[in-house]
Amino acid sequence: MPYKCQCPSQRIKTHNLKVRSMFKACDGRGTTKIFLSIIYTKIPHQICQHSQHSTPICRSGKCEIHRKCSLMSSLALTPFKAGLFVGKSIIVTGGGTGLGYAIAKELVSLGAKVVIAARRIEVLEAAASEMNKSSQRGGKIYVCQCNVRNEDDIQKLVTFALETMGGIDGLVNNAGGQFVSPVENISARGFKAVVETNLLSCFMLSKEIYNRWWSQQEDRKRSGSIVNIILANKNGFPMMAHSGAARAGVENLTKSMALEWIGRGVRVNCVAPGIIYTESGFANYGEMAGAFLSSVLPCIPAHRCGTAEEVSSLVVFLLSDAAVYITGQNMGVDGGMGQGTIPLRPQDHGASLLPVYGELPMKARL
Ligand SMILES: CCCCCCCCC/C=C/C(=O)SCCNC(=O)CCNC(=O)[C@H](O)C(C)(C)COP(=O)(O)OP(=O)(O)OC[C@H]1O[C@@H](n2cnc3c(N)ncnc32)[C@H](O)[C@@H]1OP(=O)(O)O
Ligand SMILES: NC(=O)C1=CN([C@@H]2O[C@H](COP(=O)(O)OP(=O)(O)OC[C@H]3O[C@@H](n4cnc5c(N)ncnc54)[C@H](OP(=O)(O)O)[C@@H]3O)[C@@H](O)[C@H]2O)C=CC1
Repeated sequence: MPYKCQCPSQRIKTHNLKVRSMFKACDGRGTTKIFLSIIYTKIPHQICQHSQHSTPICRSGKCEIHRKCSLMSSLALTPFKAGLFVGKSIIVTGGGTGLGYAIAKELVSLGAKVVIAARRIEVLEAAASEMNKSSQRGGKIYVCQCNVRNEDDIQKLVTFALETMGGIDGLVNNAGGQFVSPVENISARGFKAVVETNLLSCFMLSKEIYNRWWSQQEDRKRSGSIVNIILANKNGFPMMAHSGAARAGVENLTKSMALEWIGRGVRVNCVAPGIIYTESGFANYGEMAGAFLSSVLPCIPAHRCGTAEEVSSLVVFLLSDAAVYITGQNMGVDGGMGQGTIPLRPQDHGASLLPVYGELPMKARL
């Protein structure tokens, strides 16, 4: 069956899809809809994973879209004007992988100096050398090994950032994580590890920068923006109760810091991602991740995971001066997840027409 790419810039016919099943359904108002279930037969070309193409397209290397995609993937995707972060210095914890990587990459492409910090120095170094290729107008990535659960490491990170960048304008508390377990099996040590990783770290690093930099402004010219990455856990978070509790703590801490520090020009906000596909993040869950994806995708109103770029653009906005009147907020990036109560409207379980901003593999969509 000929297949037409939905890409807005160009339409290409491929002949690699065949109809697996076809069924009719009545919508209750006399209209019959036909649903097709298709499978890929032979795929001589790879599937394009670029943002604008939520459907498979030719990747033979000969087609124009493929050429453009290859060029664009080495650059950061950003809706912001070039040079927006020139002269700005920002710390991104967990900046060597996943969401942190996307945020750091977008910032450096806008001219920022960025320190990325995490435990694995080799991962940070590899990421920095890759991201520095996207750097624009003096933007640069620096790396600092740091376990955010350790207060000495936090102090060293702030010293390093002040010495290398000459100041700190923004902080993204992104490093974090948890393991999957029912409440009754979590040990006190395990619970503490997750609280330290996600909540204590955020308190320690924000406070350290405030005390050593933002509160030291004699001329009141310094200002700052903190963005705390939490979870979409408006309700409980079964199987990750420790993380749900820790992130709820971060959300409340955010409001207190926002109110206490507003007079010093420091804003503090949270970003709460839903299910965002990052290879590194999902790798933490091994084989469970695949099963989790297939059960969760039909329940996400967008019928797909989010992309790291979709989170990054909000974080970058909150770090920017365009967000100076926004503080103490928690903003979701979750494809509508968590906004409903009872699912009175039946799920149609088809792919969504919502476009994708950034890169998303086919397995992370319905
Ligand atoms: C359904 C599919 C969902 C699929 C995915 C669904 C995702 C939904 C949305 C969320 C996505 C993400 O967050 S993606 C990001 C995920 N990234 C991460 O999680 C990376 C960071 N995480 C971590 O480093 C770890 O999870 C964390 C516990 C925080 C720290 O681990 P460490 O080993 O460094 O900690 P330690 O201090 O050595 O260990 C302390 C104790 O923690 C406990 N512990 C540590 N790992 C454990 C484990 N895997 N299982 C049990 N217990 C564990 C033990 O009791 C340890 O004590 P002893 O027994 O005495 O040793
Ligand atoms: N992906 C998703 O669906 C969602 C993710 N989140 C949160 O977003 C953040 C980023 O997730 P994602 O990018 O997907 O996953 P990753 O696993 O790629 O990111 C976690 C990062 O945190 C760093 N990190 C973990 N523990 C520590 C520590 N003790 N000290 C310093 N750095 C640490 C890791 O580096 P290293 O191991 O080298 O230290 C890694 O770079 C996390 O807080 C995650 O919980 C929230 C909701 C959904």
